[in-house]
Amino acid sequence: MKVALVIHSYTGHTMSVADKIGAALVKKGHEVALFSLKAKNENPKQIKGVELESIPKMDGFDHVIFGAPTRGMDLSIVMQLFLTTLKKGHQSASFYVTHYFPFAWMGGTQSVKTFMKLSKDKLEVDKTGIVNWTSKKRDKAIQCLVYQFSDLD
Ligand SMILES: Cc1cc2nc3c(=O)[nH]c(=O)nc-3n(C[C@H](O)[C@H](O)[C@H](O)COP(=O)(O)O)c2cc1C
Repeated sequence: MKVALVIHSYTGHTMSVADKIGAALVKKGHEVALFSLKAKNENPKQIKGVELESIPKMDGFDHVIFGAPTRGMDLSIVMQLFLTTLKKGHQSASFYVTHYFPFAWMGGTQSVKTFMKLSKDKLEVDKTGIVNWTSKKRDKAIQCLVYQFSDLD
C-alpha cells in the first residue's frame, strides 16, 4: 500500500513515533511518504494568525496516518488548520496524539474529539491513539501503537 504520514511535531515527540510507524510499514513492504506540517514562524503558544508553510496533497495514497501534539488542552492549531484544507471524501486514515500532562482528559481526549470533528465527511478514521509522554509505560504504549497503526492489510 501507499501510505502517507502527515505529522505536526515541534519538539520531536510526535515525529519520533512517526519514525517508528514508518519503519514498521517499510519492513512490511509498504511504500511510505512522510510530510512534516510546519507553520510559518512557528510559535507553539500562538493560536491566532497561524499560517501553514505548505499544504501536502494526499491524493493517490491508500491510507494516511496523522500525528500531532496536544496544545492548550486541544489538538495543535497547525493540524487543525491542515484538516480544514481537506476536501470532502472517504480517505482511509488513522490518527494519534502525544501529550505531556498525566491524564488523557488534560488534552489528549479533546485532541482526538477535535480531530474527528474536523475530519468528518473527509476521512474514514479507523484507528486513534493517545501517547502520554510522561507515563512510565510510554515505551510499551508506543510499541502497541506502532503495531496497530502498521497493521493495514
Ligand atoms: C504551548 C504548549 C501547550 C501544551 N499544552 C498541553 C496540554 O494542554 N496538555 C498536555 O498534556 N500537553 C501539553 N503540551 C505538551 C505537548 O503536547 C507534548 O509535549 C507533546 O508530546 C509535544 O509534541 P512534539 O514534541 O511532537 O511537538 C503543550 C506543549 C506546548 C509547547
